[in-house]
Amino acid sequence: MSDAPRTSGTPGHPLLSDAPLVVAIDGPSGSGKSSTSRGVAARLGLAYLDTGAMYRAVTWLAVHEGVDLTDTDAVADLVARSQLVLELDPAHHSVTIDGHDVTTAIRDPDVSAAVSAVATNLAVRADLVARQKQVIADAAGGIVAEGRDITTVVAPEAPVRVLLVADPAARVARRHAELGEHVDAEAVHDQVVRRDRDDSTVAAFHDAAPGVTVLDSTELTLEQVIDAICALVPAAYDPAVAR
Ligand SMILES: Nc1ncnc2c1ncn2[C@@H]1O[C@H](COP(=O)(O)OP(=O)(O)O)[C@@H](O)[C@H]1O
Ligand SMILES: Nc1ccn([C@H]2C[C@H](O)[C@@H](COP(=O)(O)OP(=O)(O)O)O2)c(=O)n1
Repeated sequence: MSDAPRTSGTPGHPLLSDAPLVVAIDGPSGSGKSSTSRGVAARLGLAYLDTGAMYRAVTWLAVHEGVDLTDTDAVADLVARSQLVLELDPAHHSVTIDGHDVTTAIRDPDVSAAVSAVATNLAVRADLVARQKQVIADAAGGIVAEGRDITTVVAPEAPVRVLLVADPAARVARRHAELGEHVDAEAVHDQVVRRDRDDSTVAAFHDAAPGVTVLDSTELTLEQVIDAICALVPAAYDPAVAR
């Protein structure tokens, strides 16, 4: 299917798309997906979907409920029954699961250490991918969605698809600066390098699929990365014109 935006139907503006803009961003840990996606969404007036936060929230729930993460059926059952609510405003992002506000708790090191065990559960992935597709379909004003399989599985027809990469050393250094220098270097390495290795067994986020733009953020500031992604938005979607 064509990557081109639909440009048929806006009355009085025949060259403008009548479909909401979807920006899909994938990449390894620490490449800057979350900060960049929030920045792009804020600048373009779009909603923001952090799919990693969904995998983290269901992991938090499984740990909270004492479910054995290696029991794939039990974890998938728990996830299927869970009520997951994400606030999609890039300036006020929050995550609630079964009534628990887990916005902060899902960033805890124990969740980061455990999340790959849940994210590699194929039944959990099918469940969360379906929910993510629904969120994107419901985003009437457009959305930026980020994760590991957005450009390939969740929103392969998005008009803007980016694989954000950065050198492993830069990604580990960024994560270390974010977590604090008191955090053990080995723990940071585990959160970035080991987790990427485990995650890449179920999602292809190291190589760009055809039509996906690779953007290397190693030598770029956050603002420069946001500028580069906004520059990829087809003119038919230019929010300054289309809204
Ligand atoms: N282009 C950049 N240059 C320097 N630091 C960055 C850049 N992009 C993001 N960061 C920082 O790196 C850390 C990881 O970014 P984050 O957006 O959480 O990455 P990801 O979602 O890919 O894991 C954060 O502290 C963020 O502020
Ligand atoms: N679409 C996605 C998003 C995240 N995941 C997995 C991979 C990660 O280990 C966890 C958490 O993702 P998150 O984007 O929060 O990870 P970072 O800490 O930002 O690197 O979820 C996934 O498998 N598919």
